[in-house]
Amino acid sequence: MGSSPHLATVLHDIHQRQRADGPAAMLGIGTANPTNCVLQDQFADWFFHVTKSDHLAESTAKMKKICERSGIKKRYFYHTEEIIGAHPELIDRVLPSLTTRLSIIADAAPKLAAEAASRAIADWGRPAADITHLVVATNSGANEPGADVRLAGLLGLRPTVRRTLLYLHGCSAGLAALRMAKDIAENNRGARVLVACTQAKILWFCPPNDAHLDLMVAMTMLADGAGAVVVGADDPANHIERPIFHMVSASQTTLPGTEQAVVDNLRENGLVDSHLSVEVPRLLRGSISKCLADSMAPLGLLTASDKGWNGFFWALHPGGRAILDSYEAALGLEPGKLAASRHVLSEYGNMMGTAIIFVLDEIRRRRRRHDDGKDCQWGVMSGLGPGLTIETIVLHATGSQDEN
Ligand SMILES: CC(=O)CC(=O)SCCNC(=O)CCNC(=O)[C@H](O)C(C)(C)COP(=O)(O)OP(=O)(O)OC[C@H]1O[C@@H](n2cnc3c(N)ncnc32)[C@H](O)[C@@H]1OP(=O)(O)O
Repeated sequence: MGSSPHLATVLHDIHQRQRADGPAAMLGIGTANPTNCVLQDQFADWFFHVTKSDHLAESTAKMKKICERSGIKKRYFYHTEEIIGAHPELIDRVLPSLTTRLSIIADAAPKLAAEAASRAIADWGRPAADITHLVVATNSGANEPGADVRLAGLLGLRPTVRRTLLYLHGCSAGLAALRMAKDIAENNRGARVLVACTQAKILWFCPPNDAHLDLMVAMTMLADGAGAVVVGADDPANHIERPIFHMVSASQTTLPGTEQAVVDNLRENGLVDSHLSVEVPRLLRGSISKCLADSMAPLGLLTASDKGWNGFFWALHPGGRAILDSYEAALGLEPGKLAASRHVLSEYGNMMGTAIIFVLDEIRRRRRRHDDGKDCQWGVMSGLGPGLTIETIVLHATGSQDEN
């Protein structure tokens, strides 16, 4: 063919034919939790008991106070008292325990992801074999072949499914995986991308340490769960698929100078060489408005909204009560705008990257019940992770699912 001007046209045509016509949309959502449920008002007693630290009355009282103000009612964990009791290295700060931690979840994490994914696929309405791409986000492994291969096998996906595995993206893992799925779906005509996110708190589990209060705060918030979403770009001829939320744009901002604010280092004793700065809610309050405005500027949606930020529905990662309070205060959001995120925080805790998928499911449920949010078609999905990184995806809720 040579390098004739004709070549540019040929390349352009091939490129156009490969791309989807419409924007990516979420076509099915599913969630799952492990069975061990611990009520938040019993958590401090449970935690100090299983870590053989009952004698630390002052620390127990402090943790109880934080639990009371956490906005959390209950959480689900892969680990149980029996599992912790069988592995003393989990409550010893010096002994290596990474292999133990990873082996506890090696099987459980892909199985729970498969449970959530099966629900998402059933919700989507097409066979699992129609999935063309798989994006798995997890902190539950450090191996290849990893959780993506295992999940593909459990679901009976095609051997040609194109897999991507994201490790250790913290609480922004779900948003990062959905951002990738959007790009894949829009750039590969006919692609149907399964996003599966499964995160495990056992990596952080550690005995109380007054000198490391941030880890104790993490103990009071983090929880386990799996979420899955099927993503594909519009195919108007397809009458089985019903878009739930279109993903209109996606962006990521790393706040300058915040590299040490949320740190997760995988070490021989797990992720307990980590840091969660007490400053995170304040850092978020100071930056979120400009960050979101910059992300939305090219779309012109904020300037067109006569209710400002209250003209949108909100899907925020429930990173902690103070995190949601910070979004609310900085953006001047009306009470009730974060109801779905607060509900997920209350019923499940901070399931890290997985939690955002629960929030999306809850928003859909509320819109179906005509509870709230139906006046807003445009929405903002946002979450933060190590970096400090703010991931944002602008959503549009379609009408068809609302009528179900
Ligand atoms: C992991 C990822 O990738 C991304 C994430 O989602 S990161 C997680 C983001 N979440 C957070 O940063 C937690 C946000 N914080 C909160 O929600 C609330 O502070 C809370 C529910 C933990 C406690 O709320 P509260 O009891 O009303 O008040 P608050 O004063 O903030 O905290 C109580 C105590 O805990 C301490 N504390 C709170 N956060 C802390 C932290 N990160 N590190 C150390 N200490 C902390 C406070 O200093 C305070 O201690 P004193 O009693 O000695 O003064």
